[in-house]
Amino acid sequence: MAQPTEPSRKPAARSLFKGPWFANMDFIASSDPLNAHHIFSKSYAKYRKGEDFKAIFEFLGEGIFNVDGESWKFQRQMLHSILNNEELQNHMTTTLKLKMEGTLFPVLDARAGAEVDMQEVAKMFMFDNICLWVLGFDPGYLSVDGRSETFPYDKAFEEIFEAVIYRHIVPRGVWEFQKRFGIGSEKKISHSTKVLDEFIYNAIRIKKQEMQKEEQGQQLDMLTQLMIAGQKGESSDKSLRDMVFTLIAAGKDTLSSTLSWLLWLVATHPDVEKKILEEIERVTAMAGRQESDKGTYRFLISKDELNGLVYLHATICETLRLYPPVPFEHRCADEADVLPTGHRVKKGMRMLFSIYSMGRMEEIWGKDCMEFKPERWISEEGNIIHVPSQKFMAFLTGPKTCLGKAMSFMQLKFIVSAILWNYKLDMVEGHIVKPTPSIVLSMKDGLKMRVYKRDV
Ligand code: HEM
Repeated sequence: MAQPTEPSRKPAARSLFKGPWFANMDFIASSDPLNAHHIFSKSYAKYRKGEDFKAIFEFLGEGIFNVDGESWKFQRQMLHSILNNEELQNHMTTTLKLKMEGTLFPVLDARAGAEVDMQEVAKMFMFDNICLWVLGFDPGYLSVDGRSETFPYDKAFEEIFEAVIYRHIVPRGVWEFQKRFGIGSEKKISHSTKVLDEFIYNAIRIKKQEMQKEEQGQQLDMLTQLMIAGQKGESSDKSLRDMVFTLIAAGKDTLSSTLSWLLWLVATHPDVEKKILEEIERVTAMAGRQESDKGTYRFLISKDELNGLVYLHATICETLRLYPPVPFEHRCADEADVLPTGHRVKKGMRMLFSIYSMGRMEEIWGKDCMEFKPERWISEEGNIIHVPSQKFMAFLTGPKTCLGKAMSFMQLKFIVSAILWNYKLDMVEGHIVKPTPSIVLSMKDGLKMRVYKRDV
């Protein structure tokens, strides 16, 4: 049975790391819940993303991830109301279902029995899906013919996310010098940013033309909503580009990462798979359905049935505990401070917070912290146990908590229940799954599986 790697049994590691004296790279690394509450909630105004963060993630422009203060407040309010709009949520659910029926199932059917990299499938599916929500069109990246090499956009995001790790480990002056002369990973970042800018500006231009046509009914994608909201204030193409870039970056890899790690964990824990299938059967009253209905591989759960999938909800939480898509966070101290753990923080010092280590700490999760055990999330009464967000930080904690959390659970429940009910996924023998260094946790050599259509 596969086991998650690298335990973190040390009491809430907190250490000072010294960079070269000239580089201003000293930082404190922590995974302590008390420090998390202090940095991200109680004193969050003191711990901003800071100028270094903004420089490292400059390709996000003035999008919500990269700003503090009034600009952050304004964007947060706007995105909060868009993401909580019921009509929009229903639209997202409908497009997701159509996309699964129209593309995901045919792709899996076409490759039945063959070796499939499910991480690739998850990435392509989520990219198409997020473009549908955000831009209102399907780029058709995932197709029965396989990944199109002429489709550079998802690859461009991947290259940026991998290359940006380098900016975290060398002094700012070094990567800025390389950027000026287009050397090494900096060359990749500039090239990929240009590719993505072209894609997004083009989508904005087309959307503007569509909106000018009176006969076009109101569209329910996020770009249209952002444009409508922007008409009341200032909304330049550049600010739309920054928001759209950020939303695609925020949603696509976090969801495809969770889906990939979950499929691997479930495939290597048959007891968990069995319980998920039993739950789907119970909640959807599958047993009582017509034979013809039961036999259809196009089974999809309905929105009303989602709340009943408690064990699946727990499985998603357990996956996110062990494999948080955003494995670390950093902040910069705006002023001198003392952390609850007693550490002195100098003004301007960087804080590196490991969400990954926190999910593997014995003092939070107990002696079985390294085991994949969805049951730990379920109470005796059969409800989900609430774990405070400063201990379960996959979606962060405090005022900057992820705005897509509820939507992510909903989407993942739809997708996972449909895949697991309709297909049996086995690991390809000898394939080793291991994480790769990137700002989003993905699998180094993919997720090689064999997919079989279930005889339901
Ligand atoms: C499993 C899926 C997801 C995980 C684990 C996740 C995790 C996170 C984390 C850790 C942050 C904090 C980042 C930071 O401040 O540096 C964040 C923020 C954010 N997320 Fe997610 N996310 C997920 C899915 C999504 C989706 C689908 C969307 C919507 C498209 C989304 C939208 C956002 C936004 C807008 C923020 C910024 C919030 C703010 O700064 O106020 N996320 N997310």
